[in-house]
Amino acid sequence: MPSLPLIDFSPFYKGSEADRAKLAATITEELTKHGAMRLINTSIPVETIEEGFKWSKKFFSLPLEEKAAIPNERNADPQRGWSYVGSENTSKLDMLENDGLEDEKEHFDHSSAGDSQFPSKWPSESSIPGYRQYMEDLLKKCHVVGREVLQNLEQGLGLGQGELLERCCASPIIDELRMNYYAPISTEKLNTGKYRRAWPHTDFGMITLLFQDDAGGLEVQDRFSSKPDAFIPIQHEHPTEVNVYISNSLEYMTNNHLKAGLHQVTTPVNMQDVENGILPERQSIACFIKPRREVNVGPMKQFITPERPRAYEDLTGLELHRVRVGKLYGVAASG
Ligand SMILES: O=C(O)CCC(=O)C(=O)O
Ligand SMILES: [Fe+2]
Repeated sequence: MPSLPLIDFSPFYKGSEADRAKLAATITEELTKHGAMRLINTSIPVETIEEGFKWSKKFFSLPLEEKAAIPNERNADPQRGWSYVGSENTSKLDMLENDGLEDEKEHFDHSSAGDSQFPSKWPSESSIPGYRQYMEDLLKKCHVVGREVLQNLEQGLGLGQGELLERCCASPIIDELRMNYYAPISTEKLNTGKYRRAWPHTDFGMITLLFQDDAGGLEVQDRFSSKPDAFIPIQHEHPTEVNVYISNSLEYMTNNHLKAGLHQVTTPVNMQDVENGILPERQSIACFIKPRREVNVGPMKQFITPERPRAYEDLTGLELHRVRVGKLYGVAASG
């Protein structure tokens, strides 16, 4: 079965210049080939990841009224607060035939305290003391690693220093952290073909960092298979592992040189032949690294060539984001 290699990120912090150049080349090659990669040994410690999952579980275990009090509004704005099962159906994003195909997940989205344009919605401090603080700190840690990955891409793509970073949000941080919770579900329900934990989709920002637990089921498109719908399972193998996906904004900026990684969450490999089983619950944490809202995410001039003519019109980071979220909820991007 195909797989993606684990890439050791530690040379970025303590390697020689040659080691760093090699890492940048590997990262760029992997992300160009698959739109996805798996990193280990980033600056986010294993304890931080594990604790993040504990906080997330605590949040989803809150009484329904507490979550329902901070609903994500289903409009084209950046997502904030709690989304109930079935609110977001990823089938709407990139699938041509998506009628009645639902996601079986709930999620909580937030950004930093500095984002006053689209403020985050938090559960009351008394119901889950420390949650907000923890999540805001985790977002900062992910923001740093996200920028480090982009720095590697700048080097690997032969761009000038800062050419991607200056397009990426920094102050305030408007990256988004998302807790995903997938309740136990029967294989019988999944086998109806109407439900999936997440349908094949691409994300909206520049890149996504993704942490998952041991439940399994995450897959990335196999671009090299002769079969049209082939996916590569991505198991959680290393405690510090973080997946990285190229997302829409970077796909636009690079004029499709870096194609966004199509990914889904489906029945784990070890349960695919089970007829009457129950998939255990699953958790993941995604950090969407965003471009600045006002920045042009249309193709950078370096990526427009006679062989690769301009594939997208110019538009801002926020405009692209609104188009994508609008699609998700079936609302106009301006509304
Ligand atoms: O749960 C996962 O592993 C994937 C989640 C995901 O694709 C997303 O939140 O965009
Ligand atoms: Fe995703």
